[in-house]
Amino acid sequence: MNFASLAQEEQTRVVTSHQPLRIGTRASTLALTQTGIVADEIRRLTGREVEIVRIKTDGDVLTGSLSQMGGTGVFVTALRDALLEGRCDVAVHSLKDLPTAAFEGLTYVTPVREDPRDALCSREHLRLADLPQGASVGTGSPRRAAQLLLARPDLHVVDIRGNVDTRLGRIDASGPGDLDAVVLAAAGLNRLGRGAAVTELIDLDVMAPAPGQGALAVECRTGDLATDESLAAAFAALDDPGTHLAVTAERALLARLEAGCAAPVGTYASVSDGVLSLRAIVARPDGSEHLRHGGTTDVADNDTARAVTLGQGVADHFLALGAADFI
Ligand SMILES: NCc1[nH]cc(CCC(=O)O)c1CC(=O)O
Repeated sequence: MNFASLAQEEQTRVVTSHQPLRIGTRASTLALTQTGIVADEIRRLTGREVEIVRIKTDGDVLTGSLSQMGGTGVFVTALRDALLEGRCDVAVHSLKDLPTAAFEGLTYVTPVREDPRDALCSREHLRLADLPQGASVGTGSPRRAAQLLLARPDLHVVDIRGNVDTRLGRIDASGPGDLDAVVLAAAGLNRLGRGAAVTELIDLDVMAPAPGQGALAVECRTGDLATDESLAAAFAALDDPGTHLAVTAERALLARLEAGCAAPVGTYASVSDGVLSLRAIVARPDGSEHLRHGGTTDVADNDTARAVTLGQGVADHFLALGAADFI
């Protein structure tokens, strides 16, 4: 469908009615939990009724290894289609699953970020440094695999995927329990109330997270922000400027490297006292080579141009050193 005609249709709909806001989400437990948190906020901020619309994505249907699935946006495309086709008014994504390319006709805000770190969940409640020699650690992420092997070259990294419970089952008597440990995003575990499974929140310098990890993107049709006042006000209130600047820098780095969410690129940015700082690592998935770099810049709220410049600058440093080879 052509967006211009869609925007027009939406305009009439919004002006003539105050139907419930329909919030689209994947149907996984994590996605439903995240969406529930955002839906409560939007209900509170707008005083409007909110309806949750479940949408199946390729990431939920296909069963291959995530890193083999190729193509960015397996979790996101169907949700964006639903927004553009008017089947929902708002979509909630894990920001790290969102492709970096700008998407015409849609815009998103970023609520305050959860813990960005990766979490080690070990069967024997051990930390990374204390796992036995040659221990098996499950992850489907080349980024996590590379950094695990950098910290512990002796580990046996096993490619796994599935939802949080499936992955935790790999270290638990309630599941196959065949691995010594798995690595998951702390944010997902915390949101699901599974923080007790974490045996170590891995230091950001040991395991740099995926760009956007721990942050949510709450997305809507750009045109609706001009026509729907209560939606616009809710979006403005939901956005956390520090989170927005940080993830903008991280995503600019990823975009410049032309890497996707499955690439062995870790980065973390944050704002403190008006200074945005970012550090990053690019590694071969087997941990045999890696590069680290970072930078800082002064920023004001909403100064996304500077955030982009910072991320791109760090990426250019990597590219000058031949990082394209790793990705
Ligand atoms: N790629 C799947 C995915 N997308 C977002 C999260 C966790 C929540 C987050 O990072 O915000 C996860 C699971 C994981 O990596 O353990």
